[in-house]
Amino acid sequence: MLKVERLSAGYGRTQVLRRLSFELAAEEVLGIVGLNGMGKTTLLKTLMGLLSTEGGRIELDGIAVERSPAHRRARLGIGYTPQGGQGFPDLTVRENLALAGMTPTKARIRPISEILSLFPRLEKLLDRRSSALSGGERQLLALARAVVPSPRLLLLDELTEGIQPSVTDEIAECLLSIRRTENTAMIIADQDLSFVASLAGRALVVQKGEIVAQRSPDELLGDAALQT
Ligand SMILES: Nc1ncnc2c1ncn2[C@@H]1O[C@H](COP(=O)(O)OP(=O)(O)OP(=O)(O)O)[C@@H](O)[C@H]1O
Repeated sequence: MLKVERLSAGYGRTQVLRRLSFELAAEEVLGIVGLNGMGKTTLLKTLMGLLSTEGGRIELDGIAVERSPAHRRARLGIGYTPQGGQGFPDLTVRENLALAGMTPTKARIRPISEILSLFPRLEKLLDRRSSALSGGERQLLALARAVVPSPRLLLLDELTEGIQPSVTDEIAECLLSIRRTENTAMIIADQDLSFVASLAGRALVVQKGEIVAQRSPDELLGDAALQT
């Protein structure tokens, strides 16, 4: 469903992604792993259209989208959870979810009842401001917001960063439920290799803006160089 060819991107004169290429099959879950600062976030931002492509091509189901703004990519079915994203801090969880429902999309907007069945923990927090959530609750809200417009492809950036293992398990469970209901394709960039291995069929190792290897879930768990 996604074909990335010789993708280059960066920040001003700092080039981060260097002619990076890979493909994602329909309904596939792909991990992106690598040490700090290697370009995982930059890759997801460029795929979402939040960072300009400097060279190369991004095709979504045969349509070139590398020049499309983020809102058009969202309409085509790409959803994104930014690293450390908390939505609108002064709005409640309910309001944040309602705003996510205004995303222009060709797909179905999931009603709040469906979101709460996927994310039961949010039910008691509906009237709480997002700034008053714990780190783990905030990540659940970020994921829930991304899922409201029924994306076909979810880009997930460091969902597990700074949260305790029990919440990481809960997030993995939510992602599995989303897969069960809609077979959503996912690209999961994360430093938590167990989390990635529990969800993705394979993972690409990014180093200095290039893909240098591919790992199966078992290989990921045994990769000492990536554990540091
Ligand atoms: N806004 C920015 N301006 C300039 N350089 C940036 C900016 N954001 C990131 N970088 C640089 O781009 C490189 C890749 O950063 P990126 O955030 O993509 O890495 P990452 O693999 O996601 O790291 P982490 O796991 O720490 O989140 C790093 O060298 C970083 O310092």
